[in-house]
Amino acid sequence: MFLRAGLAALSPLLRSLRPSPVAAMSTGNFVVSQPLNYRGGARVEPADASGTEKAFEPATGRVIATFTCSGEKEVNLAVQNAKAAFKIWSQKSGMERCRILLEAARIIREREDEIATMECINNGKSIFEARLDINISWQCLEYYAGLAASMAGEHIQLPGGSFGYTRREPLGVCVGIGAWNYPFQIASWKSAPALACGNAMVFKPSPFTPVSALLLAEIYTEAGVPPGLFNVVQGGAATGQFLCQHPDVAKVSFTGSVPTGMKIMEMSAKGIKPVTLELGGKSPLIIFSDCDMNNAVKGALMANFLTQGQVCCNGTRVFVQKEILDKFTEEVVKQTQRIKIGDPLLEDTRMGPLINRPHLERVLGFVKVAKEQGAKVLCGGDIYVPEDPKLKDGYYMRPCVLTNCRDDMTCVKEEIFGPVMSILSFDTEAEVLERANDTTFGLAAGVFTRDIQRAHRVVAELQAGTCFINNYNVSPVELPFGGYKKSGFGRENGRVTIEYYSQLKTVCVEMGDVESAF
Ligand SMILES: NC(=O)c1ccc[n+]([C@@H]2O[C@H](COP(=O)([O-])OP(=O)(O)OC[C@H]3O[C@@H](n4cnc5c(N)ncnc54)[C@H](O)[C@@H]3O)[C@@H](O)[C@H]2O)c1
Ligand SMILES: NCCCC=O
Repeated sequence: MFLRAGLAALSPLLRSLRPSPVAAMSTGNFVVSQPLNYRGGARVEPADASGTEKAFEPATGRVIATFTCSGEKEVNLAVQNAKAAFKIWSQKSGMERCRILLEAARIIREREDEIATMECINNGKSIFEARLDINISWQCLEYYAGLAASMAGEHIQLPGGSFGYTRREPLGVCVGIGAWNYPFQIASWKSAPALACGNAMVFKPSPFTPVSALLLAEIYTEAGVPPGLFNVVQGGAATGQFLCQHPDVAKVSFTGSVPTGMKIMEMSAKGIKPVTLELGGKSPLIIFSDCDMNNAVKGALMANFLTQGQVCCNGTRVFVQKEILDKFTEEVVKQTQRIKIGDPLLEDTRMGPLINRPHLERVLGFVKVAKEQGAKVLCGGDIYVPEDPKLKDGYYMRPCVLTNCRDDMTCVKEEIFGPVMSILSFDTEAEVLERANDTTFGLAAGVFTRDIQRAHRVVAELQAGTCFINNYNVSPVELPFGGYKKSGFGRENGRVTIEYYSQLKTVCVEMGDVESAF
């Protein structure tokens, strides 16, 4: 990838002759050797520092990058670059923005394998899943490219031939702050609607996964956005604070934990900045006895074990109706034990390492407490050491299924953010609804049943922003995604997200004389 810095300038013919960057990347050999900040259309070293961070390859435990966190000066430079680009970009028509976003989507699609490989190395998710993430990312750009040209206001007729109209206008410089579990996808989900609406963006990835947002920045430049329209600053909390407190920032879109989300909201409130908060969850998945058992089991695995269980909307509280509890549990355990753990770059791997050592220990700690509180481990929940010696220092664990769970246990109440499924049993619909909603989170929920009336009745009662019927964890970009309660507010994806990256101006036009009150 880092052969790539100057490639944007090469002709398409020369680009087609370059050696495949994917072939050169494999587990255990990748290091970052180029700057990880992006400003004014190029990679740069930050102008000042607020400490340094190391990024790891979770599969091997190797350091792949040591980088400088951006200080206040660098954040300011990035915002000023974005402001300058905003002046140009916001004057473009929707069709002009559409064409450039479509070109960016096309390049992502063309480089899907390379980006997925990078994501896999830095995040640890399997290459199989990383490809799906990148696929959803370019679809997101395509979707908002399609909306860019049709963004419009209204014309409202008033008495006496007077009229009013509304203009949908961009906000200005938007900040995106991302989590580490879907690094490229989060950057795409934030930047695509922001840019489609005519905004500029400064994006800060998680310091655990600093790498792939740079590819997105280079792709936007190659597609033709003005230099400075999409910038990347690296760093942790301090850099994030400089961004949120910057007076020229018009909006903050945040993906991360509830405690950080509260801080983001407090900082943004001081500048009366609108925020989008995509926060954590502890979502219920309800399996009724009349479900299609095969699909329900597959759904439970999809709800718990993608990206090593590090997914915000995971359905980790699996409520199973008593009549089918034993059969369902037996099948879930059987299929969980078959999940292939190992080198995430291998085609048949379905579970790679967790993001880092402290997080692995935290997740294992949840399993330990669950056992102390009376839960029974049916499988997994322990460290896994792959046979390949180069993976011996990676952060692997076996996916875990817990039973004998009660609603008051820590594993059932708190977000674990790892491959740990808690199975709970229930008797009636009314009972399970009350228990499913008994949480401060409200990100997602799911129900498996063949009874169509019950399915819709139940989702209408579930207090969650995204509900799945007879499936789980699919993310079509056409559908809005976001939380209820402490899981946040605002939405990503879908047409509605335009509302969160634009503002409405009302223009009142008098066609007659002023009727003065004085
Ligand atoms: N709802 C969603 O769409 C969604 C998606 C992915 C992850 N998540 C949630 O994210 C969490 C895991 O991600 P994480 O560990 O990266 O979360 P986190 O809250 O620790 O960090 C998220 C981002 O915020 C930055 N940050 C930390 N402190 C900050 C501060 N004081 N000011 C500004 N920025 C600050 C971090 O550097 C990082 O970029 C989980 O709770 C998960 O559920 C939610
Ligand atoms: N598929 C995207 C889910 C984001 C939550 O972590």
